[in-house]
Amino acid sequence: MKLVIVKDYQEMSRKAAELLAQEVKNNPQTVLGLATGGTPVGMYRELVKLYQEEGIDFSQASSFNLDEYVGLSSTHPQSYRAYMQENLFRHINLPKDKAHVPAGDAKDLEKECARYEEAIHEAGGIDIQVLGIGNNGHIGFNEPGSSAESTTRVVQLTQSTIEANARYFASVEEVPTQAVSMGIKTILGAKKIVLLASGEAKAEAVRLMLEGEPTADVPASLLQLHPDVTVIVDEAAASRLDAAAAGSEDKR
Ligand SMILES: O=P(O)(O)OC[C@H]1O[C@](O)(CO)[C@@H](O)[C@@H]1O
Repeated sequence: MKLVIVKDYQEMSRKAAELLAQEVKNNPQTVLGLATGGTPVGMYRELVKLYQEEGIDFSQASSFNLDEYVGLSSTHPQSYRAYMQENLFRHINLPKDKAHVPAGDAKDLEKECARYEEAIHEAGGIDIQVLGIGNNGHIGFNEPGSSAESTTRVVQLTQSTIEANARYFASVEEVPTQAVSMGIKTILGAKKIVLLASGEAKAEAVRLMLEGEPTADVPASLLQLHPDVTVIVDEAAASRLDAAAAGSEDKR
């Protein structure tokens, strides 16, 4: 995995946006894999800036989001569809029908999961997948214990994830307890992966991801099985890494 340690959140966001923009410039039909949560908000802000200032053209691109809460409609303000609309989609010229987010309010969720996998396949697979990381090492909503063979499915959120995400809701009781999430196998199927982490709270998960054995107990560590992963972390998130002592960028 390629590790890039940057100073702070701002630099992480800019670097990640530049990577995505470059990908779209190189291949206008890029299939983007997108993530939500607090971490990529700055990256989307920078990407919108690049779109406005440099005219990055998304008109032939498409996107697939990692996950969506079960039970929230696309118009619910805390749905990941609404998040994407607010932070990215409404600002750029990505065609609406090519911006995919799983439907967490589908009547038949199993069918929705199969449809979503099929849609990724039909698009030719994901070219570049953006990921955040949970404090417990989750990626997407693949909580500890998720199999390396898992595909898009309904997952149960752990109490720690529910509590971590309660900051976006009026109360912890309002946080959905389930989500539709791409699986580990779906994520590892992307041609390239970029994982972002910022802040001291992520330092232990980042350490286990990069320096621990690959194990389903820390889903992000399974990214070690992928040939093209770039991890962009700020100094606080890198603070528990052996590599951080060396102080810069390294390849492992
Ligand atoms: O970026 P945040 O808000 O710390 O969240 C980290 C991870 O948690 C999730 O938001 C899900 O709980 C993921 O989408 C994200 O990768």
